[in-house]
Amino acid sequence: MLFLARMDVTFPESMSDETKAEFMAREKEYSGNLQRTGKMRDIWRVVGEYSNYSVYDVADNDELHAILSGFPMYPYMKIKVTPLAQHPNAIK
Ligand SMILES: O=C(O)C[C@H]1C=CC(=O)O1
Repeated sequence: MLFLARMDVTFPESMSDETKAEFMAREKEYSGNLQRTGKMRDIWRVVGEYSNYSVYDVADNDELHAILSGFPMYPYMKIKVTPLAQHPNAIK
C-alpha cells in the first residue's frame, strides 16, 4: 500500500541549536534506513518550509503508523497522510 505523508516540523522556541542538530542527525539516519529498505520511496522538501512530502510503501496502516511514530522528530511533527491508488492514466 502506498501513502503520501506531509510532515511539518516545529521545534519549541526553547530548544537549543545543539539539540536541534542532534535531532537532525538522528532523523537522517532513520530516514536513510527507511529509504535503503524501500519503505520510504521518496522524500521531497517543501520549498521555503521546514516540511516534506514523502511516499511510503508499507503492508498496512499499522506498519505506516509504526514507521511515522518512530521518527525521532515525531513529537514535533504535524503529519497528514493521504492513501494513494493507481491512476488509470499513469504510463508506468
Ligand atoms: O527534514 C525534515 O523534513 C524532517 C524529517 C522528516 C523526515 C526526514 O527525513 O527528516
